[in-house]
Amino acid sequence: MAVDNDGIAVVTLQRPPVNSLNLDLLQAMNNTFDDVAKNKSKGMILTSASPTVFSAGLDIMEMYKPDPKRVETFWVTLQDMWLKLFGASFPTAAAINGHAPAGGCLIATSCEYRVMLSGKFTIGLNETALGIVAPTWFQDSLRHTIPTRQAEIALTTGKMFTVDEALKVGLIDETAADKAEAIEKCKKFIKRFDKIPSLARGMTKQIFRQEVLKKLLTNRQADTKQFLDLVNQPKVQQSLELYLAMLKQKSQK
Ligand SMILES: CCCC/C=C/CC(=O)SCCNC(=O)CCNC(=O)[C@H](O)C(C)(C)COP(=O)(O)OP(=O)(O)OC[C@H]1O[C@@H](n2cnc3c(N)ncnc32)[C@H](O)[C@@H]1OP(=O)(O)O
Repeated sequence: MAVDNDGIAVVTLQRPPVNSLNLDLLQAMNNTFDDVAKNKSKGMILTSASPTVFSAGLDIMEMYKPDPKRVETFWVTLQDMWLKLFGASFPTAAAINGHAPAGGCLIATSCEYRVMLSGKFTIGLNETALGIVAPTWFQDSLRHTIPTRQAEIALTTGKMFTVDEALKVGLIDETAADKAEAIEKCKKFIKRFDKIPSLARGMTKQIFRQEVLKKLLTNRQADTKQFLDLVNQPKVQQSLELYLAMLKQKSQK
């Protein structure tokens, strides 16, 4: 993690090749978000060390033929990550410098502002297309960002938006030519709050987001049970196996 001299933390996801979110990366993200809060940074920008992938979403290997204890810890740690990021009182922005499917889109939509590089990248919640179901809070993060009707169609069809489509529907706020420009634009967004008292800003954001946050906070055990039931279904395991094989085949071409 790098903190700029203007007090804005730039947090770079760095888990090659595609920043898939495994237990270790999620734990590191949670520690970093706590540090950003403790250091009283003016805000945080999330970006990726990869030139083509922001994050490939959840690491499918954590869910395929999972160890029962580890997969439960994995899910609870993912819930923690989302609660910390979506509920952060400090300003958050995503400089999306590559593809952002599924959990990658979740991270981006948990932030308050999104700048994505122009190019052949895509962003969206594609879960249904993989035969899995986007959990309530994944869906809520999208509904919080784009109009409800567009969100429903995107979720039920597993739509991956091109950069132009994402801009048009409001899934991203701006485009940028390169990563440096994306970070600059995110900083400009965060600096908008320079003259706004941070306590008032933070509390307003938390009130604005509390309904969605409360839904998971009061439902964590049921959400975990629902995930564990789903992930252990033979049909879901079969979908994950086929998807992994397809990804492997594609990467070997
Ligand atoms: C049961 C309920 C669960 C509910 C919630 C689920 C949310 C999720 O996040 S599920 C994960 C969904 N993610 C995706 O659909 C993205 C899959 N990946 C891709 O589409 C592409 O990898 C990419 C567009 C992100 C990048 O393409 P690129 O050509 O640069 O890289 P690849 O050659 O495809 O991949 C390199 C390498 O990485 C492996 N890999 C890719 N994504 C994942 C992943 N999500 N988990 C684990 N591993 C992944 C891929 O198989 C390649 O591996 P090898 O080099 O070993 O062949």
